Amino acid sequence: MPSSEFFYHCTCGGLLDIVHDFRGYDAEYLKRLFKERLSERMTPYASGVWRYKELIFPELSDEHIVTKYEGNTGLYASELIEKYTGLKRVSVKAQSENPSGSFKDNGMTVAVSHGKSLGYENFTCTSTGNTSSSLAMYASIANANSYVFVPDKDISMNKVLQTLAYGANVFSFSGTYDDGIQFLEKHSNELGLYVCNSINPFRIEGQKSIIYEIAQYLDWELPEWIIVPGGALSNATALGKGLYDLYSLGLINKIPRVAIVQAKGASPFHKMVNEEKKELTPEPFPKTRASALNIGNPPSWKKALQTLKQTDGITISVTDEEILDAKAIVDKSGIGCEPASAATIAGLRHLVSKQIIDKEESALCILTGNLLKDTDNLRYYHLENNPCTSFKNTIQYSNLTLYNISKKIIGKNT
Ligand SMILES: Cc1ncc(COP(=O)(O)O)c(C=O)c1O
Ligand SMILES: N[C@@H](CCOP(=O)(O)O)C(=O)O
Repeated sequence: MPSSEFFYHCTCGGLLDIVHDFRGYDAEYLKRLFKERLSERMTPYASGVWRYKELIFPELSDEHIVTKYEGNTGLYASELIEKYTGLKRVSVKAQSENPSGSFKDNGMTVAVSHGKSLGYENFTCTSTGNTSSSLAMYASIANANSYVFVPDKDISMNKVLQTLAYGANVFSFSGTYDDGIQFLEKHSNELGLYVCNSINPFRIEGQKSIIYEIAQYLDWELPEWIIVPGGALSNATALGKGLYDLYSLGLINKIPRVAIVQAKGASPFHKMVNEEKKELTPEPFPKTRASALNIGNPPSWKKALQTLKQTDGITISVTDEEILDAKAIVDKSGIGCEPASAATIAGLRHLVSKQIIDKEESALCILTGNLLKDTDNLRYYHLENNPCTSFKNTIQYSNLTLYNISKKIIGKNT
C-alpha cells in the first residue's frame, strides 16, 4: 500500500507544478558538480537525468532511484539537414537514443522513482505507445506492475509490442489518448494506480534534464532557437521550465526562443495561439500519420503557453507529407527518427523559408523517438508509395535482371 495517495490536480482544476527553492545554489559550483559527475559509472549520477538531481528532485533518497542511465544522448550536425532546412547552424538532439527509444525516459525515471518512494507497486498510463513502453520498462526494472491503456487504432503496433514485451498489462480501448486521460483522471486513485502520464509533475521535472544536458554539452551557450514537436505538450512545458531554471540560476545568460511544431491534423494549440484565443478548443477527432502526436486535448496547454511567454516563442503546424519528407532526410542522414520527431525539421524548414528564422541564426531540433518505433510509416513511405523499391518485384528478378537494373541505378548516382 502506498504511504500516501498522490494527486495530479490542484483544487482549482489545473495541473500541479513543482516549485524548487534554488536559493543558495551557485552557478560555478553547479557547473563543477555536473562536470565531475560525467565520469560516474553505475551510480544514479551516471544518468543524464539524475546528474542534475539538485534541480529535479533534491529530496529523493538515492536508494529509491529507478534508472537505466537514461539521457546521455547524442547531439549531431548533418549537412543533409542543413541543406534541407536552409540553415547553416542546425543541430539535433537525439532523445531517440534513450533506453526505450524515446524522450519519455527522461521523465519516466523520475515519475517511477517517486511512485516507488511512496510505496506504489502498480503504475499506469494511457499512451500512443512511447509513454507506455517507457513505463513498462521502468516498472519492470523496479519489480513493479504496469497497467497501460492504449487506443485500439491509429497508433504504431511496434510500440504496443515493445510495451507488452517489457511485461505490461495492456488494455486497448476505443477512443484516443484524450479519452484515456479522462478515464485515468476519474479512476486511477480508486484503482490504487500511480499515473505516469505527463499530468504527473514529476514527469515534467525529469524532462527538464533534456535542455540541461544540451546546455552542459554546449558549454552553457544555447542556440538561438530550440524546436520541439507538440502533442500533449509535456516536452514544450519541460523545455520552458528547464530554460527558466538555467537562466535564473545564472547557468545561461540568454534564453533561446522556442518553436512548438504540431501536426496539422492535431493542432489545437497552434490554432489557439494563431487565432489569439484565450482558451484551447479540443480537437475531437485528431488525425495524423505522426501517431505520437494524435492528441486533441493536450493536458499541459496552459503550462506550454507559459513557455511561449517566457521564451518569446511561436507555434506552427505542418502537414503529414511535410513530416514524412523531413523524416526521410533525418533517416538518410544516418541519425533517424520517428515521424513525430521529424515535425521539428519540417517546421524549421517552414520557418526559415518564411524568414521567421533568419538563415544566419542557429537552431536545435529535439528528436523525440527512434526510427524503429514506427515501421508502418517506413513501409508506407519507402515501399507502398515507391514502386522502385517494391520488395515484391525485387524478389522476382532473375540475377541477370537484378544486375542490369542495379547497374543502371548505381551508374546514375555516381
Ligand atoms: C516521439 C514523440 N514525439 C513527440 C511527442 C509529443 O510530445 P508531447 O506530448 O510532450 O508534446 C510524443 C508524445 O507525446 C512522442 O511520443
Ligand atoms: N505520445 C505520447 C502521448 C502523450 O503522453 P504523455 O506521456 O505526455 O501523457 C505517448 O507516447 O503516449
